[in-house]
Amino acid sequence: MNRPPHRRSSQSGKHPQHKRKSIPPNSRWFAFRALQAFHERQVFVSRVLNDQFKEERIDSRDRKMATELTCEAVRRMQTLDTILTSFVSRRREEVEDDLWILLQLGCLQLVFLPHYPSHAAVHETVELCRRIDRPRAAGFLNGVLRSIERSIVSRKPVDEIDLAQLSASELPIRRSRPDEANYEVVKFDSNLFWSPTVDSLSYVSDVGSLPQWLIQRFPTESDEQRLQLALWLTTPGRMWMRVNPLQTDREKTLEVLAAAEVKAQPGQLPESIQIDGHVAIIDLPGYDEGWFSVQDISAMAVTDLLDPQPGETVLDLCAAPGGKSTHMAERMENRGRIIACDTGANRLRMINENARRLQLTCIETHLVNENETSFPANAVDAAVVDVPCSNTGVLGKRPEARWRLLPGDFQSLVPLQRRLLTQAIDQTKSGGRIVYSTCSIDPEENEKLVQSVVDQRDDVKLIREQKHFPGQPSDGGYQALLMRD
Ligand SMILES: C[S@@+](CC[C@H](N)C(=O)[O-])C[C@H]1O[C@@H](n2cnc3c(N)ncnc32)[C@H](O)[C@@H]1O
Repeated sequence: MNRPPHRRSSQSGKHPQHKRKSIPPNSRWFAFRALQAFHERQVFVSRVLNDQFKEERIDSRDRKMATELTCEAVRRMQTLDTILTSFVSRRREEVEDDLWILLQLGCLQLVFLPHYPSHAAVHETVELCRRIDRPRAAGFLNGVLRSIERSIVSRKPVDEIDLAQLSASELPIRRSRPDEANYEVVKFDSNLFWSPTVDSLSYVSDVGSLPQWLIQRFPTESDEQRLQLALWLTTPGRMWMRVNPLQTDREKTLEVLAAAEVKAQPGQLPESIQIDGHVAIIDLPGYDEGWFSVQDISAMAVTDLLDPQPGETVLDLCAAPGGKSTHMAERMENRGRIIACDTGANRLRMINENARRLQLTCIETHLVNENETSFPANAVDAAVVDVPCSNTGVLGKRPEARWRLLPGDFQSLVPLQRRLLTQAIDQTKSGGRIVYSTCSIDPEENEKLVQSVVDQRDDVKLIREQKHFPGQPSDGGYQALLMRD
């Protein structure tokens, strides 16, 4: 058998509100509820989790596990459905949506999260059947999950992955902890996927849990690279922190992290710190005092490339929630003016909150409308235009993004990006710098777009481009530095 006879459709339909049973809520229950809400409301995973954490009392350990289970289940949905299809004899349409979510959760733990004991993964998931008033489905769930558990023949840690050496019964999983090998290859006792040598695109799509059309857009040169990129995008990647030099320094922040038993090391930029694993930074001493922020190293590269100077006036055209604006204000020693514009009123408020915490006063926020042509400033010294994009460089961090993006989205994104870049150039004075930035790896949103704008104008030059390939060392993205003549 090369692959299962049919693909499962995505989750749909209404979920009844379940009455609470007397079993105390735990992280698996929270994850189940979050996944239910995610499929029902079609909103961001972080939003359903935050809503739930606000509604229910949940300790930090359960919160961490519920977050991990929910994000992983959404990100790995296609792989989970592919595996389940082989073990469930009923057609997907014949299995209630809630039971399918429980199957996904159980399968996720058994296959991808071996740090949860398999007996607990099966037992606790089956218990949830009773909690949602489906006690008669317990046997069915137990049977499916036990056969998945039995079908796992081996788990092999490897540092390099070779597509030609993999088979249709093998699932490569990217591991991102520094004390682990880069990958683990899980071998099943039968072929659950397409053969990687016969149809590598389908294999990569199933094991990397990504739509085929999206993989076909990857700027990769070989099937091997495609697989590596797809697997990298199944992990959230390493966490990075940015130190606020106006409130503290990197040494002190590293001491705070060491005291909290968080392994961390200085990054290449003087304000950057790389964290091993993940840490709830809001719980760290110094957070309320504005000592640091979470920001990926490839996002920090935007401000580094623009190199804003104290006293300058800088326009941040797509500013919310303020990652680049606050970084620029720190680099400018809080002297000068940052004009932070955005179309999202709520998101604009987040800039003010961030600036307040970081004790930065040189940022002015401005709500603009989508067809804005006049901005609160012109002839600025420098401008950042960090446009809305496909997010293809950060799919690991945004669990739902891969399922939300549609091939046609590029047709609306690219003209908007072009317009925003043009506006940023128009607002910048002669000799001024402009940085165009995305968290995409798609050439249409990146180098092709910038080149076509530069080709059409004789008042701007392309000075430098920076491409960040996902995993090297962190999030994917693109920046171009332009200079106005
Ligand atoms: C990639 S995010 C910006 C992230 C931000 N620069 C940071 O570092 O935190 C893109 C932003 O563009 C905003 N946006 C979308 N259309 C816009 C427009 N026409 N004018 C200005 N901002 C827009 C969105 O609301 C969103 O906040």
